[in-house]
Amino acid sequence: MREATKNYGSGGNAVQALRGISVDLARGSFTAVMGPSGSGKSTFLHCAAGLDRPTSGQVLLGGVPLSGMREAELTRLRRERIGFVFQAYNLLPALSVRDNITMPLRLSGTPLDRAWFDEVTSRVGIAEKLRKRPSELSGGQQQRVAIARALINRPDLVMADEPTGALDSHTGQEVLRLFRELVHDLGQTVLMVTHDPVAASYAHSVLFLADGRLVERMDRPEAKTVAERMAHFGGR
Ligand SMILES: Nc1ncnc2c1ncn2[C@@H]1O[C@H](COP(=O)(O)OP(=O)(O)OP(=O)(O)O)[C@@H](O)[C@H]1O
Repeated sequence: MREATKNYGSGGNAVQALRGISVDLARGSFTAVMGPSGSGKSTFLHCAAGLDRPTSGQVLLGGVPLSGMREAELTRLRRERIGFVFQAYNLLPALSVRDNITMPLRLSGTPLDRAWFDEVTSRVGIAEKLRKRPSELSGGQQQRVAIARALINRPDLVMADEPTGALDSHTGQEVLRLFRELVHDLGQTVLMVTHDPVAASYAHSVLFLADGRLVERMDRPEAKTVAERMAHFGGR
């Protein structure tokens, strides 16, 4: 992302949600994004994932600029090259675990790679649950299904928005360990928004946003140091 700005509204109601953000996410990196409420984290994530367009500046995914793309192209790129994980899992309740995981393949018209499906489902630890419905699973298991769904298209980037926000701390840490394994073992690139310094400490680096700006980058973060920085920037 190069010099990205994002303005909402105009005139007296104008809000500058991003004020010139430049970030490179290396392949195989695990990056957390933190900052006080309203600092621009969601806007940053949405622009980085092509869900929203910056007002100025550029977003590149795998070297390809998103700015020139039409809406249909952006939709295809999101489906094929980005995996999403949300706080509330966002699984389809009427579908089995298996059908939830393979949904992105049906949307993008990609054939099922059986070996990859088996690897993903066993890695995330839900290979025994494929016939169940989401409502028959615990929160942690549902989030694992969502992670498998995010991986099924072998995306360039996994975007996780508060992925542990709805989980107790023990289950949340299992999910974070899983993210770390995916990064280390598969070279998966992960970008995660979180309010939790413990969650952020699982990442390789933390980006701190304040008032639409990138104010600090911390490498090899520890929960305590992250919490101290958050207190400094006025966050929770
Ligand atoms: N669709 C929108 N229309 C107008 N203003 C918006 C819109 N989306 C976000 N904003 C404003 O942009 C700023 C950044 O919002 P954003 O949601 O990116 O922050 P955040 O750091 O993700 O906050 P939180 O931690 O509360 O989710 C805020 O001032 C917000 O009110």
